[in-house]
Amino acid sequence: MTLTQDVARTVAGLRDDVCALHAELPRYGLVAWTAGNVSARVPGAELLVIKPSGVRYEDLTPQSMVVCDLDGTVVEGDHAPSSDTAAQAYVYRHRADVGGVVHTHSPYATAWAARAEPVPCVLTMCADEFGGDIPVGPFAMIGDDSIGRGIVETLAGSRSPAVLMQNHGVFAVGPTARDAVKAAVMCEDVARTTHLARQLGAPVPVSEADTDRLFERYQHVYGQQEERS
Ligand SMILES: O=C(CO)[C@@H](O)[C@@H](O)COP(=O)(O)O
Repeated sequence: MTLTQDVARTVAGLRDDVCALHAELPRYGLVAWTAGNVSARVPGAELLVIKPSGVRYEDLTPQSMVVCDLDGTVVEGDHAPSSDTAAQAYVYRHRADVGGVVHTHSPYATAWAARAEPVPCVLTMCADEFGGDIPVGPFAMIGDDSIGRGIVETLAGSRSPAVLMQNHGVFAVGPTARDAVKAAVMCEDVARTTHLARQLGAPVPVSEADTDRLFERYQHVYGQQEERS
């Protein structure tokens, strides 16, 4: 496939953005070695930009990012794409609202995934970002679209932008790749604090009504309004 000039320009910008966002994963302690990845949808094209498989974070460059179509076939790039390409392509095909997907093995959230237990909504920050519990998705094999199916099915009934895939780790989505990275960072923070609370005793759930109010406020009022335009 030959990219049109407009798409090629958009892809060049996304290569820079997706490469830069990868640096946030080790910075926030969400990954070890080459685990984890970030992808972004190419607006207006049936394409995505994703991390090359197995490349260390310090070696990632915009040029090493891989462009694939939404079937996971490489369209532009010198490296093999991430192991999660088929999974994330499935998400893009079935969730038109998703512009970015992130995968991490962040320790506290992944510990909850190992137990296949949702992170309960006992913190205002959980209500803010996830609108309730952080759900658990099914065990799914790596390399095909199984994980993608689990993500879409699990999130279908939830306001959460993150899902704990059983025995595996965190997958987070968002309107942009930056939003997805933010959800992954907050997922780990909430999982850690909730775990600590559990060590002290039984945490008190945030009521459903308060969860709704907190979620609406955070999604539509919090921060600088121009960010929301
Ligand atoms: O957990 C998995 C696949 O889901 C890891 O292999 C993944 O974190 C990293 O794989 P890639 O380097 O993106 O191919």
